[in-house]
Amino acid sequence: MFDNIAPSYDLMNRVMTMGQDQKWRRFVVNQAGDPGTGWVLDLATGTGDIAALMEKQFPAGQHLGADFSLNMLSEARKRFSNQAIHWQAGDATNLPYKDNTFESVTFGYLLRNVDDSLVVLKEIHRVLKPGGRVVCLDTTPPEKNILYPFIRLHFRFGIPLLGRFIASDETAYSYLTGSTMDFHKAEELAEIFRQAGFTSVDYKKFMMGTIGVHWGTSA
Ligand SMILES: C[S@@+](CC[C@H](N)C(=O)[O-])C[C@H]1O[C@@H](n2cnc3c(N)ncnc32)[C@H](O)[C@@H]1O
Repeated sequence: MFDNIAPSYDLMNRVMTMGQDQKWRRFVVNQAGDPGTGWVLDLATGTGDIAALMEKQFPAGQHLGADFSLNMLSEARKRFSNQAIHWQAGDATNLPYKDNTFESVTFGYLLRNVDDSLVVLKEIHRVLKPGGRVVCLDTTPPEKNILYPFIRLHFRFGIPLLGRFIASDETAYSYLTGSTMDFHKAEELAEIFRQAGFTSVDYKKFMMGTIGVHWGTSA
């Protein structure tokens, strides 16, 4: 699915979020913090936006962007060929890195797409150095408040329609909204971070409570 939508992924992101998505990615980078000259990993990097912002903000670090979609990685390579980032194929459920390698691991919109968030978070905990930072950006099921019916309507019809016209793939964007509704609530996800061994876990919501950024520290 990600291989298919790779060419239109960035345009779709900007339109769907009304230009807000880069602001959330910058928040992720600030939460990850300065790695000094150490290694940092942006997992499920897709077309590379988080990795690129991270490299711009902390150019002394060693930057790695990993994803299992080769088409996404090739978009990332094209877009940020002038930046010092290593792009690598890798599966988040079985990372090809040694224990205690990274100062920080970031990931955007990954956990909603895996069978078991805990398996991935444990794997990330393994490759982080003690005291390293984990920062996760993802969609979050909206709360049942006054905005809920409008958000549901946008999820049910608005986003899939945009997907049909911009990405020529309505199914991928119906999947996005469906998987958001089925995903862990923000507090539940924070608890899974704690189960994986992270401490100082917290989160912040954006975009009428439909986007969440979670962070924590590797114990
Ligand atoms: C919605 S995109 C997000 C891309 C990027 N992080 C961003 O902020 O826009 C999700 C990415 O996760 C990748 N992905 C999903 N499951 C994965 C896994 N098990 N291992 C590695 N990458 C994965 C997909 O290939 C896709 O590029």
